[in-house]
Amino acid sequence: MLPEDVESDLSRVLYSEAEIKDKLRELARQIEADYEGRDLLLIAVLKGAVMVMADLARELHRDVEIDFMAVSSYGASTHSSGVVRIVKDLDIDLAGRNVLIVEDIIDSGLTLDWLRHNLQSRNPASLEICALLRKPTAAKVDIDAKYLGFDIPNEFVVGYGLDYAERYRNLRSIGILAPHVYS
Ligand SMILES: O=P(O)(O)OC[C@H]1O[C@H](OP(=O)(O)OP(=O)(O)O)[C@H](O)[C@@H]1O
Ligand code: HPA
Ligand SMILES: [Mg+2]
Repeated sequence: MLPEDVESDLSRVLYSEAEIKDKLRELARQIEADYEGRDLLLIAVLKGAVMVMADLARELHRDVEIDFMAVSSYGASTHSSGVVRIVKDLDIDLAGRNVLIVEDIIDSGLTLDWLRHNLQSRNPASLEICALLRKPTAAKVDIDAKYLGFDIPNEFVVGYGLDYAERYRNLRSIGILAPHVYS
């Protein structure tokens, strides 16, 4: 159920709260199997990935460490500038660690392309990506995400952490933002 004051801002709902939860549970089972017997450090990119991080971490029936990094490339626009800026760096040293980047969306791929190179230079034992959403037809660079939730059409989506001008992040579902909101 969408809040009444948001309903007309979405042209359609793509994934409900229950569908998102089921998908994260499925990804968590794969991650548990792949990292059995190894330490695991989850790194989320603020702010969009907070919901995925909170829910995925709790779906994992094992001990993990978590850390956050804030990078920004979108601001109040619906298109990536490609310019990535570190707003907050990690607290934990990545050397020798099994690192899993947790992201909400791969759109152009520019954010994750930059992030993967940045984190790789800190010498982790392994580095993989988990992203809830991907827009295959929007890719400007190819991102190899080992754990992927849903492929979606090339439309601007909001909810479950994803914002437009900082709004809609707290929606429990994910929907396509109606063009009248931003045009
Ligand atoms: O694949 P890309 O085209 O680079 O887009 C994906 C990135 O854009 C969004 O972050 P944004 O920069 O809007 O910051 P936010 O997470 O604070 O909303 C999103 O959360 C991803 O991190
Ligand atoms: N919605 C919200 N934030 C985003 C998107 C999107 O479709 N793509 C990249 N950041
Ligand atoms: Mg954003």
